Amino acid sequence: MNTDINETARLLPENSCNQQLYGSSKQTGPCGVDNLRNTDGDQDAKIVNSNYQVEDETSQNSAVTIFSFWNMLMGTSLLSMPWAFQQAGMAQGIIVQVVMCGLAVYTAYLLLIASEKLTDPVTKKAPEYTEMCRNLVGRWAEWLNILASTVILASALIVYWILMVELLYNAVNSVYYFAGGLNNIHHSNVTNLTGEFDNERCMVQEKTFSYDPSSSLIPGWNKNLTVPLLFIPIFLPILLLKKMSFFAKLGALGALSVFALMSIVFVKYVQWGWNADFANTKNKHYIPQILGSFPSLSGLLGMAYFIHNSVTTIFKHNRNQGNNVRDLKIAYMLVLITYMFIGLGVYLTFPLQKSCIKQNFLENLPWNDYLSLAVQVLLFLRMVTVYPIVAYILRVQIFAALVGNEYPGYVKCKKSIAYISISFAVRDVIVVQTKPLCELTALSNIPSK
Ligand SMILES: N[C@@H](Cc1ccc(O)cc1)C(=O)O
Repeated sequence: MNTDINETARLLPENSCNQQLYGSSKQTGPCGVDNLRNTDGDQDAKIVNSNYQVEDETSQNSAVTIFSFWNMLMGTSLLSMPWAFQQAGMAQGIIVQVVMCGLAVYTAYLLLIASEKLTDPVTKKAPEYTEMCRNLVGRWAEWLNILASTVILASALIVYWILMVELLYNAVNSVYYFAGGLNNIHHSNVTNLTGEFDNERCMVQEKTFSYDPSSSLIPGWNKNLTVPLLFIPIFLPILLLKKMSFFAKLGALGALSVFALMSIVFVKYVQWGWNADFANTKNKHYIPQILGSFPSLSGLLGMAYFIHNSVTTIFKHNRNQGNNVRDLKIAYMLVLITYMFIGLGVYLTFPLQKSCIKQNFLENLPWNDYLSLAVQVLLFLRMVTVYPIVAYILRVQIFAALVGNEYPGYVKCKKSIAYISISFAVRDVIVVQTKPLCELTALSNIPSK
């Protein structure tokens, strides 16, 4: 890796140039690039010693950085991993996972090194990714990045919103069912199933009832209207907060739910048992090693390991900047382990025909099963903790680009975030009601109705 650092350093402007990059705004220095502005305007950021220790209330320790990065990186892709493995075959799936993860860590690592080289020598303030684009490539790269970043982050936020709606809606219905609300189900919605598993619907069914969840058990509990709007009063005040440390801590807290999720999924694996046959192609549990449809996995992983437009925003708040590269590698390693555990684990233990595994794995789980309910609640909590940190990053990048200040004040922030939240909720209502639109959306794992 040392050669890489030197190579990166060689490609970046000389230190003396760096000094000039941080002068007053909009002058063009002898380095041939525009000087970096201080886009933050955040006067209380005090950075102290030469070991790049960020010692202020906006900083967070390595554990918080690693856990929030891990939680945020996984986003929504987690639920599609079993399906993606089934598309690639086992051996090829493992290889594609490792290669894609390696590429993502390496490129994210280069970004970290570049931002370290461009850090303001006086204030020790690391630049935003967009600023790096402008200074290393040019104005056009800055605007291209702002556009791409906004599209990616906004799309991710829309998917999170839809997933939260889906998860909360199903979880509340399940709780109602367990609390005895089954008596209220209209009889025509209930089908008796004879077997342990519902092969026809590809549903891992462990109770004697199946219910069509498209109509709610609870009057007024409407997936297309009430539930999407419910999140606005919850998120609006949170998204107005100024400090990154709050969002990072919330994200790190969400990572704890991943541990719980993995334990519950492990219990499911034990219940299902080993359902893999590597030799008999006629067996419904046959697991091939290589499949031609592997681009489904590599394509999905392109998004699943992508967080590069947020790397500098998160790591510049890491208290000990010397730990950045180590923390980045640990976080990516945790993501690789989680994807393998969920993706490969479900693939090998899934008790039905492997082709039954759905793009959104939640659709394979019944709503009237305790473990499935626990999985849904944990995934919901995870999404609730990821949403604010991704929204924070979108907010910082948009404001830094448009008004040259990451936090232009409470009132401006409040207005813009209110508009964005309402437009998301409206968009969500439209998307949930028009399924074909969902299927066109680039992020493939939007749950269908
Ligand atoms: N990688 C995330 C999405 C994401 C993309 C870019 C980011 O900066 C943050 C999150 C996912 O798989 O859902």
